[in-house]
Amino acid sequence: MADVRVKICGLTRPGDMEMVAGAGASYAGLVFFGKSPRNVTPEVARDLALEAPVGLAKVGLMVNPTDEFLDEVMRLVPLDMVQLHGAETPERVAEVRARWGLPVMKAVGVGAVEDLEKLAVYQKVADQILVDAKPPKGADLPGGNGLAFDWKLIAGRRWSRPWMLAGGLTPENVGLAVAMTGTAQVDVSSGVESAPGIKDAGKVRAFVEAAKGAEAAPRL
Ligand SMILES: O=C(O)c1ccccc1NCC(=O)[C@H](O)[C@H](O)COP(=O)(O)O
Repeated sequence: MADVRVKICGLTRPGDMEMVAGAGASYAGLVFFGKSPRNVTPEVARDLALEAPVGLAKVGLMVNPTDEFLDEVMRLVPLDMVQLHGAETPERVAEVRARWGLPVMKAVGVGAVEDLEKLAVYQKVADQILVDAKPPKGADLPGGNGLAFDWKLIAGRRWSRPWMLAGGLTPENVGLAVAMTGTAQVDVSSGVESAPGIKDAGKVRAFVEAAKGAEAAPRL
């Protein structure tokens, strides 16, 4: 069995932190993006973060954040990691790491083999890489769209930094995703919701169980 670590992204409600930790998740994501159904204000995020049990890493997801917004979030919310999910350059990733002193996970959208070059660049500056599906053209959200990419594109590939697989994962397909890609970490949002922004405890439990129970494929 693969000892896969799970991130549940987009928590919005009191009790969500306890719920995902109880299910066995390692990371909980808080989304700071106005157009998202999972958006939380820094004040709400603070209340949620303060409920997190020890051992659950709180990840603050931002999209092209300004320095002022980062200052505000960092002042109010006790985060363990920043996730940058916009068009941040490698230089900006390095700057955020250095200036705010938290590990940074950079999301990279994958839709075709050319996109893999970006992973090689960002792995030099980020602490972790989120290998996510590329959003459809014109989408409102740069992530959290419930769409998968072709996992064959990354089967057998390895990077020098820890990385996480995301995009369209569900309790039903996460086992196959782990087996095909050999990933040690997975991230999910839409696939464990009963409605946009509302995490479903049964789906979260089923997802973590399926991820941790997956058979890792032999390294290709
Ligand atoms: O989830 C959002 O609403 C969101 C908004 C803006 C940028 C990124 C967003 N989510 C990123 C995540 O970390 C998701 O977990 C990841 O993209 C996978 O999402 P899903 O395909 O819905 O499982």
